Amino acid sequence: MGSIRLSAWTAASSSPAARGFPPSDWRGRVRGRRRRAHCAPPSAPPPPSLGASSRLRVGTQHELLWDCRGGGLGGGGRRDYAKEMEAAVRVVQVACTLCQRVQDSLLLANPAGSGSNSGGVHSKLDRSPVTVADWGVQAIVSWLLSDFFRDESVSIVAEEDDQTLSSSDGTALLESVVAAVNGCLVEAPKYGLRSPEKDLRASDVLQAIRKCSSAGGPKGRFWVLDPVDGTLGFVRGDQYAIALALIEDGEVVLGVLGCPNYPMKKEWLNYHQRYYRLMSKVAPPASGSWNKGCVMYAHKGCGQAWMQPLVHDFGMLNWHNSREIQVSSVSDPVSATFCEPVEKANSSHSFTAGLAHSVGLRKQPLRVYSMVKYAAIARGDAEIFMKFARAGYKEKIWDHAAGVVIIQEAGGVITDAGGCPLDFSRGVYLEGLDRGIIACSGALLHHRILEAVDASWNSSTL
Ligand SMILES: Nc1ncnc2c1ncn2[C@@H]1O[C@H](COP(=O)(O)OS(=O)(=O)O)[C@@H](OP(=O)(O)O)[C@H]1O
Ligand SMILES: [Mg+2]
Repeated sequence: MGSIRLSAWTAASSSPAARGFPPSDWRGRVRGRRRRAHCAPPSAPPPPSLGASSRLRVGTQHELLWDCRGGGLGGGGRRDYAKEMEAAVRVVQVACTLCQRVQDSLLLANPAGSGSNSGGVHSKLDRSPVTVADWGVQAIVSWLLSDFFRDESVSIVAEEDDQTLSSSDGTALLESVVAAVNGCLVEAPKYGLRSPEKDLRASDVLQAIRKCSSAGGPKGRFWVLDPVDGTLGFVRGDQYAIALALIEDGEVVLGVLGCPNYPMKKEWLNYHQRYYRLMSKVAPPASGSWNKGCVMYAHKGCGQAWMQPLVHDFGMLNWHNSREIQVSSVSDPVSATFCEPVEKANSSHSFTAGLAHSVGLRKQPLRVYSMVKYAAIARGDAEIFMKFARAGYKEKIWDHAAGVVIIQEAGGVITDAGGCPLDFSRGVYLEGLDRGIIACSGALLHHRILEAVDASWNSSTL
């Protein structure tokens, strides 16, 4: 991880405008936050031998992705979710393209990436930013999944509602969303998906957005979508992710993370990334030479996780471009890197600094927007992720579902600070979460962090 320079990830957040939004206010914190007394032991990551017995299947008649032996469709045991995985990866690829286009236009309108309203960034009631990309991604994911499964009962939990767009003030915004959606859907065949026969109307787009109103829960199957996770990073021209997961009977069974600014190789992530992105508008890069993003995916129980480049960078979706990813083998805290949210309003930097010190971590924290932090753990670019939100904040399932299964299948461990698995079965929130979230590349580091949390919790100001 040493070659990823901290400032490349956090450059945007150090600007005065970035520092001021949202307010980094820790008032309202309650001492003695509830600790969960006990829970079932966290499920261990699948053993490597399981991974060795599964393989990627490409170019078959149905272009199915997965063939985990002993668990094929209808074969008893675990399902392999081949069809769902295929749909999810393709759909997230389309969503990445939409986001790239919107981010480029935001940066063109406002090269400083300050996230000001003039560049097409709007404010939600909680003052968090929202853009055309949030609604656009939600609409295309909803439309494409429903079309792929030819099934009106596709059920989706997602972050955005249609209120702003449906209001009389939202007419211009809605037009922009409709244009962005149609601009991408017309290219769907490039991603192996069907385009609508004619452009979607505003009412179709609103309907697709509205369809994402499932409330989740313990039974049945639903998709979970964060259309643009890390919206602050998105509007600042930095990291963000499109996160899509499938939950069945309260368990995350499949996750896909689109990371449009997180290159296939960490060496490509450098100080100049933002400069190159801006320059690419002057002189568009030749196909295949840009490689600035990736899509990661895994399904539960396969023991493998995968990464492929963005179709937008390569021209066509080709499963042969996928490669397996694994967590880091580093277990010595001295050599380990931990990552955490950029904004201290979202996670206490002082508490994690104390933990890092007591565990013996020596490197500077890697502060990265969005679930790209989960991507970094899954492919071995960092060893530890910690998030300790202020008391009273309830984590939402769409901010974690896709990343959790990808980390686990890549060999990592993720629990709350009490060592319990995150519970995706209780609606849109991660109810019962004990203090914070800790993901590690291995059980040893994870155990040491949990011990450090217990040792320092009572004397903390959290
Ligand atoms: N107060 C508070 N505490 C904790 N978490 C919060 C809080 N407010 C929001 N959120 C959620 O955090 C999501 C962004 O997480 P990040 O890790 O990207 O944070 S950061 O921007 O890097 O600081 C962010 O996701 P997006 O809205 O999709 O960006 C929120 O769901
Ligand atoms: Mg989010």
